[in-house]
Amino acid sequence: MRIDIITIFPAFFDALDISLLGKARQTGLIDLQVHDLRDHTHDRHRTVDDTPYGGGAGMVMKPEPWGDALDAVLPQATDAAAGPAVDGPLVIFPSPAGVRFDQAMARELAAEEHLVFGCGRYEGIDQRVVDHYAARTRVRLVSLGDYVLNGGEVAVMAMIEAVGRLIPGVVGNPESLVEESHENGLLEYPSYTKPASWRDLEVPPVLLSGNHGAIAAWRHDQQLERTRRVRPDLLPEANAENTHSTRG
Ligand SMILES: NC(=O)c1ccno1
Repeated sequence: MRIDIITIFPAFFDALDISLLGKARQTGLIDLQVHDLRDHTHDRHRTVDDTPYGGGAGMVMKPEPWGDALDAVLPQATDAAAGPAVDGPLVIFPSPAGVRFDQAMARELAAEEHLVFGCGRYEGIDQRVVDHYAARTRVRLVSLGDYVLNGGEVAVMAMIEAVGRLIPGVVGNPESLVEESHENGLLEYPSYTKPASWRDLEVPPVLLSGNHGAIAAWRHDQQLERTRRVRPDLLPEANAENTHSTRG
């Protein structure tokens, strides 16, 4: 997979040189490039923002640097009349106004060949950038959750971590990806390791029993209990009820 990140804070992504993602970059599993938006400015101050039309607080990111930066990482525009390329790169702009990122989207993105992440700052990027590229390739605004960050960089780090670990070969043991929270729609069960007793707290005896059937059943029960307690909205019956209510 190829990943391009456009940002005014390239150093933010130095952490992608370490751990599993760093190894995936070294082995060529992931070709990840970070681009400084200011390299696509042409004035002495390397200006990337200006005051908003219509007034209001804050600054808006100018379209010209974004146009130059995105043109540099996207395939040359084909016939505009043909509409957005369905097999081209997917351009993602993190935004609180975007669709919610979740494990299903992480799996979807892990199947892409080329992702381009545009990190907005200030009050955001001039809307014409989104509109222009949506006519040329697939563009998606994606939100980590219902809160506001100072920019897209933290959201991109989280998405790249969630997506990168699903790419075959990145995580040593693919089995470890199976019984995780949200993989089967439930939260994961609690985990324990040696010692069997720690500060008068014991490992659940079933886990020491060697009875694999009983262990599997206990773990599933734990998933259900934890999901009911922490995230009842994830339970199938909650979704079935919602489906019914949305039909009116
Ligand atoms: N909630 C978000 O994903 C976000 C991205 C940028 N600011 O907030």
